[in-house]
Amino acid sequence: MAVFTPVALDDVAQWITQFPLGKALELKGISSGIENSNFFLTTERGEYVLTIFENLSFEQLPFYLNLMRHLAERGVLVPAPVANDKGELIVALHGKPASIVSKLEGRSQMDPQPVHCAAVGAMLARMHLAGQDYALQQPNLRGLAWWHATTPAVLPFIPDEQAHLLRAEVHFQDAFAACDIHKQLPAGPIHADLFRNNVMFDGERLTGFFDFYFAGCDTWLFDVAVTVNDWCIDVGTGVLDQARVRALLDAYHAVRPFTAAEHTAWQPMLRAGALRFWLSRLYDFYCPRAAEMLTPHDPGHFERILRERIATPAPGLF
Ligand SMILES: Nc1ncnc2c1ncn2[C@@H]1O[C@H](COP(=O)(O)OP(=O)(O)O)[C@@H](O)[C@H]1O
Ligand SMILES: N[C@@H](CCOP(=O)(O)O)C(=O)O
Repeated sequence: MAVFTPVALDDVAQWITQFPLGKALELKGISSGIENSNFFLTTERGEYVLTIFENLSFEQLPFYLNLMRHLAERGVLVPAPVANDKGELIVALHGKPASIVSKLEGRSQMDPQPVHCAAVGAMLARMHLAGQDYALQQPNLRGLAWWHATTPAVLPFIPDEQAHLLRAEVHFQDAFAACDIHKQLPAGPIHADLFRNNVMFDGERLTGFFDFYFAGCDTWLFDVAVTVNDWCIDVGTGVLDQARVRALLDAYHAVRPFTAAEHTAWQPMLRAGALRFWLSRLYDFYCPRAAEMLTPHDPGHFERILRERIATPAPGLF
């Protein structure tokens, strides 16, 4: 379902000669993505993932691909993009932007235990530190400005009780973003969508973070909040699991100690992380893109998480 642009091995035989990868031996479509056309590509040099970008343009892609290269060069486990003979990471294939990155081993861990959460926390902290000297800038395109633009688009579709919560939370987040504590939060490139399905594990060994196409510059704490809201919850209720929260936060803190300002900002930031995905899921549900073929994610999941974060304080950062 998710190969929107079909590609055959013969199509890449000539195209691949611009990359230092030898001959293409096998090309297999990947069915699980929702944004792009992805293929496992075996060449004489090894195994890779070929992506044809269906929505992002040549102008938008350098921020993401160069960030992955920057992080990979600094030892963060992310797919390493392969440059062609002109040093380009993004090259046209069938008229669309395409890239080749290294293939991560393993599979997503959809039933994470504290040991997996600790590995994610430690790698996330390493990623934040390694991104500090990344030269390109792009805001988090799903941040406060997008929440403001999107809220009026979904309000006409949702019941009063949800509309009230949504308006109140955007108002609360406006005040939070404007406060002194928020201005003191360390920031830089963040993944911004580090859910269970965007991390690979081989058993208990984390092999990499991928799907960087929501990345942007924002507070590191927002990234931690998004990650905890997915990795450390009971999926049915959104309630945080103390053991997994502690494992993730302690492992992160051991690599990059949280600041006092982050400690103060933690509870509102968890709400911000929940609001961001409630809103995007509401938008995808009520305002799907033309020709959207996929079943949208359930917005109710993040409404429950938001209500739960408002009602119940989470374990502290440290
Ligand atoms: N670098 C990679 N290494 C291994 N598998 C990958 C890699 N990138 C993508 N995949 C596989 O492709 C699937 C779809 O990738 P994803 O980035 O989620 O696609 P989309 O952006 O289209 O949603 C992932 O679930 C994973 O199985
Ligand atoms: N993680 C988001 C949706 C983004 O999709 P992805 O497959 O690209 O991570 C959500 O769950 O709403």
